[in-house]
Order: sequence, then structure tokens, then C-alpha cells
Amino acid sequence: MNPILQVENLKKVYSDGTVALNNINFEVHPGEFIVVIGPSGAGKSTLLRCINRLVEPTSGDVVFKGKKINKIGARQVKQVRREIGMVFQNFNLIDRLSVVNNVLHGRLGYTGTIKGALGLFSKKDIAEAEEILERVGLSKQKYKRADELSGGQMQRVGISRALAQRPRLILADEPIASLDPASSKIIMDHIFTICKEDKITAIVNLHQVDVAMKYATRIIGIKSGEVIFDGQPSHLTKNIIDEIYSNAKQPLVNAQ
Ligand SMILES: Nc1ncnc2c1ncn2[C@@H]1O[C@H](COP(=O)(O)OP(=O)(O)OP(=O)(O)O)[C@@H](O)[C@H]1O
Repeated sequence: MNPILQVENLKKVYSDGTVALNNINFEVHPGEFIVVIGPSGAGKSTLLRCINRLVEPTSGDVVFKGKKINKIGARQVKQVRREIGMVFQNFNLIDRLSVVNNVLHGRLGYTGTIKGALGLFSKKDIAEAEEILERVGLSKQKYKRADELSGGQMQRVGISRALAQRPRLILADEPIASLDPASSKIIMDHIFTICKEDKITAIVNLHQVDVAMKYATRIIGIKSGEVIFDGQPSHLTKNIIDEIYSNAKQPLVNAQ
């Protein structure tokens, strides 16, 4: 099976000289549920953001479904992003909008922003958004304002918005970092089950190694912008975990 995503010699140096990613290489196959672990500042967020070009890589390639997405123009980026759903740590909802309208924002890549701003979504889109909300157990909350929800409920809206894009790949950046343990379990269960049922590939950044071990089909360990483990959870030994998290040195800074 062809990889859905290839990350090749990826490097990101921020304008202040911080080397956030250095020579990252891996392939992702359809159906994988990859968890990226690593200490704070390791480069996990930068990696996800380079994949969907929220951050421009300094060098190297990101190949999604055979297309180098770091070499395409803005219009094509928009098209590629439709197929890549993003779930954020702080949910990124629009507080004053209803739950269902937040979910419908996942359709903007298809309807266009002006129609979306006017709330001109098709009946089909609305029915689909409602179906997704039912799946994540939020039917009763669909007309509530987003800011009236609990954190766990907000994240379920975040997941629903990503699903409304009908993505082939979901990138989740610390989706449970702001949640209590009970809500965290609900969120991870939803992401895992939905990806499995809908055959969506996932890359999830997590701080918690135990949670990574529970859900991942593959774990990538990053430290100081470099991959130092890439394999099955059963191969992630205590020594390797210690190596990833111990002496988390400051990221390299380019000598200017
Ligand atoms: N816009 C930026 N400008 C300069 N440096 C940045 C920028 N964004 C991130 N960095 C730096 O790049 C490095 C990697 O950051 P990144 O946020 O990707 O790490 P992370 O593993 O996601 O950390 P955390 O788990 O704390 O979110 C860090 O040293 C960070 O300070």
C-alpha cells in the first residue's frame, strides 16, 4: 500500500535561529494511528504544523498522497487542507457560534468563506454535521453556544469540525492537554474509534506516554527536533523513554 504521507529530510529553523526540527524522516501508511511523544519544546507542534503548512518548512519535503505539498501554491494548499483535519489543544472554537455552526465551519474548505459567514450551508451539510454530533454524544447540545460547554464537550466539537471536512488524515496537537483524566479518556476513545471506523489515518501529539502506549499502533519519539524512536509501542522500553525525556536539552540554535 502506498504511504499517505512522507516526511523527508524535514527541517524547520525559526527566524530567531531556533532549530525546531532537524532532518525528520518517516512514512505514514493508511490506517496507522501514530502518537508522537517528546518533552516540551521537542518540536511536536512544529512537526504537525509543517505537515499542513501552518508553518513553512525551511527545507525537506512533505508528500501527501504523492504530492509535495511544500511546493504548491495557496489554492492547492487549501484543497489539500480539506483532507487534513486538525484538532487543537485549546479547541479553537468560535465562542459566540452554536455547536452545530462550529462543526459546519469544517465545511468552509468546500463552501467558501463568504457563504459560510452567511450561514449558507446545504441541508446535506447540516444533516451531516448533526449526524457527527450524534456520534460524539452532543446532539442535545447542538444549539448551545460553544462557550457554554465543558472542556471535554468543546474538544468533541473540535473533533466534529475536523470530521465535517471528511478528512483522510487527522492531526491532533495535544488534544487532551487541557482536560481532566475522565474527559481525556472520552476524547481519546472518540478519536481512536472514529479513525478506525472511518479509515482515517491519525497523527496525535501527546505528553502522556501511558496514553500513547494504550492507543498508538506506532509511536514516534522526538527529542530536540530529532526522531530518536520510531516503532511499535511494545518496543518502547523504559530505557528509550528515559532517553527521550531525560536531560531534555534546549533545542539547537543555529550559530549565526
Ligand atoms: N514561532 C516560533 N518562533 C521561534 N521559536 C519557536 C516558534 N514556535 C516554536 N518555537 C520553538 O521551537 C521549539 C519546538 O517547539 P514546539 O512547540 O514545536 O515543541 P513541542 O514539542 O510541541 O512543545 P510543547 O509540548 O511544549 O507544545 C521550541 O524551542 C520552541 O520554543
